[in-house]
Order: sequence, then C-alpha cells, then structure tokens
Amino acid sequence: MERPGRLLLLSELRVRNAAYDVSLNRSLLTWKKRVSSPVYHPFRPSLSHNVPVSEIISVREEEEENGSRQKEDGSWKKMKEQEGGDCRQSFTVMYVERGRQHRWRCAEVTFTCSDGALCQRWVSSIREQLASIGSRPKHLLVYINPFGGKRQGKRVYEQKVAPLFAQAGVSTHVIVTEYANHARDHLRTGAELKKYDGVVCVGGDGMFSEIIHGLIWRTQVDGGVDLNCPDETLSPCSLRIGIIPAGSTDCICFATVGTNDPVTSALHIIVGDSQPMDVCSVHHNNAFLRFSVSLLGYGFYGDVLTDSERKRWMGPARYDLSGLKMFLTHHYYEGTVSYLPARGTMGTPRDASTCRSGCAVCQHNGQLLSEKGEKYELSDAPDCESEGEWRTVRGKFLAINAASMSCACPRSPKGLSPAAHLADGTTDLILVRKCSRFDFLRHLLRHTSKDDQFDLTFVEVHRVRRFRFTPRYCQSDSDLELDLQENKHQIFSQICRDHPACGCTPAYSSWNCDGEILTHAAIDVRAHCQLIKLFARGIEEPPVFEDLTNPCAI
Ligand SMILES: Nc1ncnc2c1ncn2[C@@H]1O[C@H](COP(=O)(O)OP(=O)(O)OP(=O)(O)O)[C@@H](O)[C@H]1O
Repeated sequence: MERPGRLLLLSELRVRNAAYDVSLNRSLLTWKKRVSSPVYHPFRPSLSHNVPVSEIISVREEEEENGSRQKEDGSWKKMKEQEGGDCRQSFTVMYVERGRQHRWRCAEVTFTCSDGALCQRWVSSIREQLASIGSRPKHLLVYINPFGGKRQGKRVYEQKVAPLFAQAGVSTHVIVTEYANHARDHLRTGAELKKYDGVVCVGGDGMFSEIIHGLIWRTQVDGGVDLNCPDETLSPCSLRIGIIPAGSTDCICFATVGTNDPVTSALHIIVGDSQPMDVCSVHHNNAFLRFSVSLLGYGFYGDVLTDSERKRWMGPARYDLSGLKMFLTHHYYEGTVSYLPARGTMGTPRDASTCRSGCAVCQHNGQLLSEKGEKYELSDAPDCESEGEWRTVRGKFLAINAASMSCACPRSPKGLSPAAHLADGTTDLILVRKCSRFDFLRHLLRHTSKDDQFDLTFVEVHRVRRFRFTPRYCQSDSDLELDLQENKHQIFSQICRDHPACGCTPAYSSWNCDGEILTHAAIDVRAHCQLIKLFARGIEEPPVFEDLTNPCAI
C-alpha cells in the first residue's frame, strides 16, 4: 500500500512569473518559492505554502491562445505576453483558506508550465487524488426555505453556494419549499434517498428541525423501529446533513461550524466533513412528540417563546421584548424532575474545556454510548426514587433547561452550558430554583460573561442520559395532598391556571423544544448518542501560527 507521504509529482512551475518548486503527495500540495539568496531573513514573508489535498476544492486547466488564456468555463482572461512568445500551459487549483473567526474562503493559485504534457499530468494527478477521497458528496438533495430569516435563502443559495457546488462537481436536486413541513414530509415519503450522499437545508434552525424530523423518521420506519416507544434503540441516519445558514436563528450552524456564513458551510459540505451529533427524543405517555438537538427549556425559555410567537409581526426584536417581559413577570413552576446521570463517561458540565473539532470526550463517550454499541444499558423506569440510578428533585423552578450542546450563538458566545458536547450521548440538565429577580438576572447575565454559569446557590447542573418532568398539577392526588399540607397557598396556583386574569403565577409553563412549543408539560427525554451526522467538523482551534502573507490567495 502507498504511504501517505510518497511523492507523486515534483516540478518547477511558475506562479506569477516567479519560479516555485511544486510537489504533490497523497495528503499535501506544496509550492515553495526558489530564492536567489539563501540567507535567512526574519521579516521575509513565508515562501512556502502547504494545502492539504483534503482541502482542495477543484483543479481546472487553463488554455492559452495568443497571449490570452481561456478558462474551462469558456470565459477569457487576459495574460501578459510571455517574453520570447513561447507557448505556456497553466492550471488553477482552488482550495480552502481560513479567515478570521472560523470563516473559510475559496482561494486559488495558478501554476504555469512550459510543457503541455506536464500540465496535463498535474491536473490529472490532482483530480485522481480528489476522486479517491470517498467522503466527498457527489449528489445532494437541497431544500430551500424561501421565507426563512430575511427571505434571502434562494438568493444566498443561487449566488454564493450553487457556483461552488458546480466548480467542485457536486450535482444537486433543489426543492424550494412551498409550505411549512414540505421538506419534512418529502423526506418521510417522497424522496428517493438512495440517490443522494447528503441532504442540505437552506434556512434557519426551524428548517434544520424539519430536516432531522423527516430523515430520522424515515430511517426508523425503514429499519422497523417504533418511534413511540421511548426505550427503543434508534437507527443512526446514514445521510449527512448540511446547513446553509439563512434564517433569523442559526444556532445549530454556529455551534457546529463556528460561524454563520453560507460560503464556509458550502466548503465544509464540498470537502465532505463529518460531525456526529446527539439527538434527544421527547415522549409524553409513550407517544413520540419531537426531537431536540439544542435546547429544551421549561419555565423562562418556554414562556419567552410562547409570548414571542404572539409577536411574530415584530421580527427578531420580539425575542428581546418577550425576554424582558418574562423576566419582569418572574413566574416559577412546581414539579418533579427525575434524571438518570451519565455514569462512566468522560467530562462534566463544569469542565473548563469545551467541545472542539476532533473532541476526545465525544470520541470516548461515543464508543461507550453509541446506539448500536448497546454497551451502556439504560436502567429501569424511575417508578420509585430508590430504584436504579435514577435521582429525583422536587421544587419550584424559574427554569428547567436541557442543553444537548453549548447553545452558543453570537449573542451568548459561551452558550447556556459552555462545556456541553455535540456528540457525547448526554444532555446537561440545568435547574434554576426559585430565587429573587436580582439573582435570576445574575444567572442570565452569566450567559454573556466569562464567569462560571453554575456557581450560584440556586442553580444546579447534572449531565444526564435521560430525564422526566412532571408538573405539579399532573402529580398523583396523594402527592398533591401532601404538598398542600406543606403549603396551603399552592391551591391557588392550581385554580389560577384556569383563571389567568387573577394575576397569580400559572401552574404550568410550556416546553421550548429547539424553538417549537410542545403541547405537553409532562415529558420523558432520552439522549440518543450520535444519531445524525452533519457536513461539519465542529469548531476548530485557532492555528498557532497563521500565514497572513500568502500572496496567492484571492
Ligand atoms: N415555504 C414555506 N412557507 C412557510 N413556512 C415555511 C416554508 N418552508 C419552511 N417553512 C417553515 O418556516 C419555519 C422557519 O424557518 P427557518 O428556520 O428557516 O427560518 P427562521 O427565520 O430562522 O425561523 P424562526 O426564527 O422563525 O425559527 C420553519 O419552521 C419551517 O417549517
């Protein structure tokens, strides 16, 4: 077998009339400027460029005629007449270049050689290497929500994404959705999934949610899995999902790529990245309700969503207004939370390190908890507090949040649970107990600061595999009687849920499930390890040394 470092080609080629030694092996394309004086100069810009073959987008041949050169796409590009009038051939390599804040751009470099046959060898060698990368998608199914965010989805796709796919030789079948849940329903029944290597959604988090609901549902039906049974082992989806951000909330894209930029996302799709991701299933009384990949929030975040839905006409400003209103209203809710802690797994919610590209915690826990591995058995149902590993907490809560990822977004760069992982098979259960408005404000402000979010006496956090919530009014009569003896005042909240005009705290809130309101408050949530895969690689650590002087980048 060929070793990755074996040299495939080494030639002297020209870049902008300067001589370069250019080499290609199975993993790297390198071009290094020939210097007349070998004396080391500390301030001379770097003269060597390395591009991993995995990050080459495409290579195209340029043909010269009478001092001009014709691109393969038929357009003409003026070139300086070569001295002596010798006929030269050139080819252009397009590759990924990293910019600031995890943005990727498409850069290109044109190599010129005097020998046409040599030029051909270079082009076909690079193409051979690209073709041997099995993870790159060739056929994609694309859904565009034309009404997401600022209604720019179609334009963003056509102007920024489609040309890149065409250059990289990726063919697409594009469906512009005509109504809500069009993409979900098409994936469930109509789509011929065998024809594709991946599904791309152009839109926001709501659109992504449609895609995963369609894809996971279809995978379970094809695999004979009963989604209504919360104890079923779900079948992982084989098709990867790409997100081209074009919504008003693009948190999933931000959390998995590190930026909300359509070009960056398109390049991650083209190079065939793969980022596994956990999905939580939400059930009520043995009936499937929804999937969640980011935030399940009861109390504060549920109320903000419910209120903001009534203010849709305001646009994204509605979230600020509803947030302020719900903060001032300061409702708290009673109930029982039972949870199954993650045992034997790496990482805790209070770790200083965060989930990054190639995360060791996700890799370790992924092997331990994978849906197919079944090495980790979930304990029996929590019928009584002492059974199995289940733990139970009762109380009055301002917020109950389950974060399956950090939930970082441009507004809250660290997110609700900064150390949560994308693919470790767990969710971070955050309980914010009843406290003063001032304390709750301190808690909320920590989403935007560097301070430890959980270092507050009224906040507790648990990394869990599964949890259940029962609001107080759903508890058994005997539970209620016991509670009423403890605090007679509670009976009014029970009455007040039917009489909101009296102004007392309502008895129950709603769950905000990735931006959708759930119809039931009593839910059973289970994390499914690495159920889906995205065309992403997680957030990359910034390079130790960045070559900012690359003269070939455009
Ligand atoms: N053609 C369509 N017409 C109306 N609604 C659609 C259409 N296609 C998709 N939708 C729905 O629009 C909703 C919002 O879409 P998306 O997430 O792309 O944008 P968004 O601006 O981020 O939305 P929001 O912030 O309101 O969640 C999704 O829940 C999706 O089901």
